[in-house]
Amino acid sequence: MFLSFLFTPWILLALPLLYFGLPYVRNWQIQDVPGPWLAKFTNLWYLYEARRCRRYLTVHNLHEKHGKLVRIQPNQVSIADPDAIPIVYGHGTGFLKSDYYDAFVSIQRGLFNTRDRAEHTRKRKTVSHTFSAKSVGQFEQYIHHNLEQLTSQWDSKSKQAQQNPRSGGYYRFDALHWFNYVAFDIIGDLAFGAPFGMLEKGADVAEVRLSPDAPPTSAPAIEVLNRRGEVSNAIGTMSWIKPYAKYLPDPFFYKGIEAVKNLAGIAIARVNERLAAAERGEIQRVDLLARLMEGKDEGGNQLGREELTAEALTQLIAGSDTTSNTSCALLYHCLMHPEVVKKLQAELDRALPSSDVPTYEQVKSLPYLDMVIQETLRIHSTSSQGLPRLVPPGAGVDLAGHHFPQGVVLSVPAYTMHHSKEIWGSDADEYRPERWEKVTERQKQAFIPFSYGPRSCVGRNVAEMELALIVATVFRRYEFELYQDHLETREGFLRKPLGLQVGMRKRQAA
Ligand code: HEM
Repeated sequence: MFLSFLFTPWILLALPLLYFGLPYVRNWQIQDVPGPWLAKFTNLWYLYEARRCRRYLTVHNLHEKHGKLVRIQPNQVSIADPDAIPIVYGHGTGFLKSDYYDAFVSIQRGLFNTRDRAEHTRKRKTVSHTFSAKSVGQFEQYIHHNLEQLTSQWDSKSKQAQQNPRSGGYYRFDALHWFNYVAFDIIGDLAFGAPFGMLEKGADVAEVRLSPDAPPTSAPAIEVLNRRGEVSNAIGTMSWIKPYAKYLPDPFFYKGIEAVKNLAGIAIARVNERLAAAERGEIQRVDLLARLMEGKDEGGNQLGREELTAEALTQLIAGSDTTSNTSCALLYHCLMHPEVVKKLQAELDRALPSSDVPTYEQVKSLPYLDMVIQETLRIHSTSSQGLPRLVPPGAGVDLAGHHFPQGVVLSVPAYTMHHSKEIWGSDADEYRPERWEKVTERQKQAFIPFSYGPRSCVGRNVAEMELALIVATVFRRYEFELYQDHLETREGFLRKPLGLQVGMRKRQAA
């Protein structure tokens, strides 16, 4: 009977009904949560939004329309409420990362994409002391060295422009490229033992090996990372499609999958070189890779080669364009507000006797510099989307006046938290570093640029040091003209600026 049904035309009607109906019925306890009609039945709506690379904005607009709760997948609800943050992301609440993160696995699971609690605790213990405020001081020398390389390049470009009567004294360029070069070279230096050489070449290029013994080729690392972030972010909405995504007739997918391979190849090439040099006894560095190589879990076990490569790759991915995108957005917002640049430069001129790359000690407690960075992290929100977490087995959870049973995925959208007028006031969409002179408890609670709890950014201390040093160096030594009045962005896992056309010259005072 059943078999004969399978071979009738009715099956054509029954299959879509089952495919779209089952997720709806299975998640009946959230069917009253408002949201796009399609999102109740299928992940295809969310996949489409991720493919358009502006999902955070769609979700933000939906919150403006519907309020705190929006259903964005048959089993996922976005909650725009700061009270949900400690529950969804906090210690001891039992929420784990959802299957969205399976799309980001390459080589093997790393600190960022492992979903198992015990596995995460083991990995995090191995690296967390390396990132403590005390230990990251050891990394400053590598940041410093790369910033010196940046200033040497910018000085010579500024000189060229001054000798060219048609340039108006400013060197015209896309500042995003250079923020990318500096951030990649710094993380290359920290995570793999040597910079990629992008600052030196003024170009996006890195060595790739698809396996430890394969011949070396080269690839544009920044472009590869961007593609990889976008494709993984899209596949994460329906992670079961991962093995088939390369067959989809959209270059976004097959080029993205190629990028995932190339990115892993960059890590393989660099870790390879470093291990070989270590075997020859040539390494005397105190960088992240050295710390990863020494790191031991509770059982005293060190990371094997493959896990070491996966963790170095994790650091490269997590610690490169996060910083460069934020630096680029910071330059844009400051240049849109000349009064901010004036105040920042006055503070830097008072604190720094010369325009050489400063030490972290000299800049880490400058109040206005800090406010400018905080305000950029808020307004730009490089991690803009809600990071998805699973309601743990048990009785479920009550949030924002609704009950959510086990197995439902919840996320708190960072961009929406950072732009809420209810929390930040009517000027929430304006760039105003002075708001950080006095922040309320609710604002502090809603500010989550590095996320919150056990899965929050392990590299936050490195990021804060890097940002302070980059911003202090750039504004103390150079002045800029802005040639655009809007910062276009595109979202992969991160919200990335697409370019920043500026004119740059060395300051007279420098
Ligand atoms: C402005 C710079 C940065 C921002 C805004 C940022 C933001 C974040 C956020 C929001 C997460 C949570 C991701 C999730 O749960 O899906 C995260 C995790 C992480 N970040 Fe950062 N990050 C920055 C810089 C860095 C740097 C410089 C490093 C390393 C050198 C780093 C390493 C990591 C790692 C390894 C994780 C995964 C941690 C875990 O799951 O235990 N990040 N970061």
